Amino acid sequence: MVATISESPVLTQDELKKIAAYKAVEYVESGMVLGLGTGSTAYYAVNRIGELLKQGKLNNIIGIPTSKKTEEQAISLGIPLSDLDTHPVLDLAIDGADEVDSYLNLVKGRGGSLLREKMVEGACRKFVVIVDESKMVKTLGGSGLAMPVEIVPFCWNFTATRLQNLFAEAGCVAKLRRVAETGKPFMTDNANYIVDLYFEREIGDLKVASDEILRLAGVVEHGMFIDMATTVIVAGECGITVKNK
Ligand SMILES: O=C[C@H](O)[C@H](O)[C@H](O)COP(=O)(O)O
Repeated sequence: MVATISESPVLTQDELKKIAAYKAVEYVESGMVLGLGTGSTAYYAVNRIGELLKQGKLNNIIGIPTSKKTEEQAISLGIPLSDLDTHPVLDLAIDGADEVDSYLNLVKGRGGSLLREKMVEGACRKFVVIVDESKMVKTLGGSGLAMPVEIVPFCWNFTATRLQNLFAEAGCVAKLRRVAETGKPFMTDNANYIVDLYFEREIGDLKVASDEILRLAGVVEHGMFIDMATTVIVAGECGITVKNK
């Protein structure tokens, strides 16, 4: 007799993102003012919110989008929108992240939306981050992937050089983000540029690094979200993990 071993199906990264997003939407209640995140993971959360509104399972939601792209998505789903001027305090925001450390500090902005995200998510009572397990890291910036910084276009090379020099000990290389197809500088929703910082070694104390970056004239904001997330939902092959601050 031949025994057959049934293989358990492996979930794709997109499926994991969707699982995390749906779990986060369980935190949404009728009447809430919601920060709507940006990126491939937040996309599923925004879609789900639209679906629940259409089904009448959620009512009186007001969304505050963190990018033009999310704004378009929310409009297409019929989610009522507003802004921070009208609603300076939000109940909840749901968004993805590029990196999450064990203290729930984040790197965001590899999709270019960090400034509006930081403004909206910094104004929320609860900030729920949704990621698949590949985003969990030991140290922010230690993955060899980009740490984005939004800068004004004026003399961008001057600002990029100052950023690189700031982290010379960490072997930092600063690169202006460009659009792959055209080679032109990538332009944010706020008509700014992005400089991506790549580190060879650890950058040390995140708060110190944050303060030093923000002190440079020409810098608008950086992609380190320190002490902002209240909950991180991680979807992995073994299920969902919810980490609370
Ligand atoms: O600029 C983009 C945002 O910060 C995203 O939330 C972040 O890059 C994560 O995006 P994704 O869910 O597509 O990995």
